[in-house]
Amino acid sequence: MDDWEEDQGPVVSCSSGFGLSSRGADGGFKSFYTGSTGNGKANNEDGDGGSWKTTAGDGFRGRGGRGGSRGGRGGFRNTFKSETDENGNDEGWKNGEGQGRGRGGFRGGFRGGFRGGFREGGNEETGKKGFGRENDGNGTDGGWKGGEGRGIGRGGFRGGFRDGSGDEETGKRGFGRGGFRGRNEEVFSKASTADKPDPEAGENAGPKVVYVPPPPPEEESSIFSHYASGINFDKYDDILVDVSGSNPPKAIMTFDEAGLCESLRKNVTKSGYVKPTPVQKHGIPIISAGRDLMACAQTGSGKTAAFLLPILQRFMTDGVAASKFSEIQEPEAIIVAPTRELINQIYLEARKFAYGTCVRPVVVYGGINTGYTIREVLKGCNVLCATPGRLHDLIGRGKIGLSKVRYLVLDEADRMLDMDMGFEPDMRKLVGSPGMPSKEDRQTLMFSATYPEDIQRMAADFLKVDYIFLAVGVVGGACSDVEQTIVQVTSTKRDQLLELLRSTGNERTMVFVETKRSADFIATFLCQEKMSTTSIHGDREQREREKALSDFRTGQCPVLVATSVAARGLDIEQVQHVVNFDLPSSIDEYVHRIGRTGRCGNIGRAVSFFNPESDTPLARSLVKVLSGAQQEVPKWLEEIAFSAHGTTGFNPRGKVFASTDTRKGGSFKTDEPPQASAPSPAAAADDEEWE
Ligand SMILES: Nc1ncnc2c1ncn2[C@@H]1O[C@H](COP(=O)(O)OP(=O)(O)OP(=O)(O)O)[C@@H](O)[C@H]1O
Repeated sequence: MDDWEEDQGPVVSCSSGFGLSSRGADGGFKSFYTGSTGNGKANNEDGDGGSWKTTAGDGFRGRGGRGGSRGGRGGFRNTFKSETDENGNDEGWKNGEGQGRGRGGFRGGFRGGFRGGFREGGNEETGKKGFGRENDGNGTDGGWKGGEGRGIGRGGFRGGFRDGSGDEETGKRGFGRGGFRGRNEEVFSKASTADKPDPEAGENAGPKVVYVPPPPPEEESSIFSHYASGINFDKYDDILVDVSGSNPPKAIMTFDEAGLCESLRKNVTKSGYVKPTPVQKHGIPIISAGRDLMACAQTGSGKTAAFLLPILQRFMTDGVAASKFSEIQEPEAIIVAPTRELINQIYLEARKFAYGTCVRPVVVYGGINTGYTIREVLKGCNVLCATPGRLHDLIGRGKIGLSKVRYLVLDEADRMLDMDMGFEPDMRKLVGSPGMPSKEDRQTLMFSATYPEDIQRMAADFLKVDYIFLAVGVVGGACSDVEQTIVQVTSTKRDQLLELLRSTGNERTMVFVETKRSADFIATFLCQEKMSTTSIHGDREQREREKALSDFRTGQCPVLVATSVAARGLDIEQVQHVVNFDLPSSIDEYVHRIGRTGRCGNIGRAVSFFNPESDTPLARSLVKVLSGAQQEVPKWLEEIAFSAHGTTGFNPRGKVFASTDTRKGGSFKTDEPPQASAPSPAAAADDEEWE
C-alpha cells in the first residue's frame, strides 16, 4: 500500500469532544460562546475554568482541554490579566512549584473526549495514557499535580507539553500540536516546514487529520456568484501607475484587448467584470508577454484575476496535460499563498475562470485529510494552489513533480518571502527543488499590496533580471475607499468596542485582535452581550475555521473576531467595517487588515483603537498611511508620532516602504535607524504561553 493510503486507516479525530461550532470557555472568563449563534450562556455550566500557570518544571505550559460543549479551557492568567481583572473574573492560580490544582480548565479537558489529558510523553494521539482523570465527570475536582518536566496539554492533540527544544511554531517536535503562535499563525517555522515531520503527514508524526472539507458548489450560479463593484470603481482609473523595467508591454484598456479565448471571455463576463482594474490593465499584458512581474496594488483591486487570466489564457493557447489519473501529477502552474482560507479562495477563483475548459485547478492546504488531498491531486492537476507546508509534503511524497512548472505565483509575496515571519525558507526550497525549472525557464509572478524594501530586494533572487515592477498607487498605501478612524483608548476598549458595534447595527464587521486568546475572549464577551459572533484563529480546527468564515460570509454571524490569520487577501462580500481592537505591530499588517473592507470600489470603514502605551511605535507609520490615503490625521496622533523617539518612521519592524521599484533607489527613507520592534505586550504574552 502506498504510504498515503495509510492515512485512511483508523485515525484519531481531532473533532471528538467538540460541538459543531462550540467550544469550551476560556478559564477565567466564566463564559462560553458558540461559534455561530451567539448563544453565550446555555452551556456555561462547566465553562468557568480557573486560570492557571506554572512557572517551574521544564518549561511546559499548555492549555486545559477543550471539551465539547461542556468543556472549559485552562485560562491564561498572565496574558489576560488585565482583561480578566477588568472583568473581575479571574480565578486564576499560579503555581511556582509546577504543582497545583486547577478547576474548570482541566476538568473541561478531561470531559472533552480525553482532551487535555496530562501526558508525559505518552500517547500523543489521544492523551488517554496521560494522567487525565477521564472519569471526572462531575468536574468537581479536575486538579492535577505536576512535577518537573510534566505538562498539561491542551487536548490530547494540541498544546501538549513542549520540551523547550521543540518546534515552537508547530509543536511538531514537541508533544502535541502546540499550535500556532504569534501574529501570523500560518507561519509554521522559521526554518522550512518540510524539514520537519508534518504532524498530519507521516507515521508516528502525530494525530491524523480526518477533516474533509465539503465540496465546493457545482451550480454555475454559485460558481459565478459575486458582489457588485462599488461607486468608486471608476476612480481606479485616476490612480497613478508606475511601470518600471525594460520594454514594458502596453497596457490594455478593455478585456477585449486581453486576447482571451471565448470560454475565458464568457467566464469573465459571468463574473460581473466589465472593465479591467489598473493592475489587470497592466498586469495581464505583462504576464501574457512572458515577463516576470512584481506587482503592487491596493487591497481589493483585482490582483487575483490579474494573474489568473493570462495564465489560463496561455494554457488555452498552448494546451495543458489532459486531466487524468496519474500517480504523480505535474502542474503547469503553482500558486502559493500564506493562509489556508486565502489559498482556497484563490482556488475557487481559478476554478471559476477555468470553468468549461480543460484546465483543472486543485487546492491543497493543511488542516485537512492528507489522503483526501492526494486523491484530489492525482485525479489531474494543471494549476496547483497550495500553502507551503502541504506543497512540500506532497512533493516529498512524490505526488507532485515540478518539471512542467511554467508559472510560479506568490500571492501576498511580501509575506511569502518574509524571513522573520513568512515562508522564505520554503520558497527557497521550492525553487531549489529537483525538477523545478530555473528562474530563466519559468515565469515568476509576485503580487501584494505591500512590499517592504528589503523584501523587494530579496524577491529579485526569484525573478529574471529584467522583471517588471508594477506599482498602482503608493506601494504599501492603504485603500483610499476605506475611511480610517483612529481612536485613542485607555482601559475600556471592550466597552468602546461594544458601543461601536451597537452603533453599527447589523453591519458585517471584522474585529482584529493580536492573539488567539484575545480572539476567544472577545468573541465570548460579544456573545455574552448577545451579538452573533464567531472567531477565526490558528488555534481552531480547520473545520471550525471554515465554519466561522462561512457563518460570517452568509451573515449568520455578522461579527468575526480574527487574528492576523484573516488579515490578508480574504474577499468577503459586504464587510462594511473593520475594527482594530488591537493594532498590529506592523504597518503592512494594518494596511492588509483594513483592506478587508472597501473592496472593488465599495466604501468601507475602519476604526482602530490606539493605545499610547503599546502602539506608539506605529504612530508615525499610521500618520503616513492616513495622509497617503487622504484621511484626517488626529492632532494627538501627530503629536505622539513626532514626539516619539527611537521609533522608525514607517514601520516598526525596521522596514521602510519602498515608494517604487527599489532598482530605482526610491524609498520613503527615514532619518532614523531602523530598530527591531518589541512585540506588543499581547503578542509577547502569547509567545510566553507557547514557549
Ligand atoms: N475587473 C473587475 N470588475 C469587477 N470586479 C472585479 C474586477 N476585478 C476583480 N474584481 C472583484 O474584486 C474583488 C477583489 O478582488 P481580489 O480579491 O482579486 O483583490 P486583491 O487585489 O487580490 O485584494 P487583496 O490585496 O486584499 O488580496 C473580488 O470580488 C473580485 O472578483
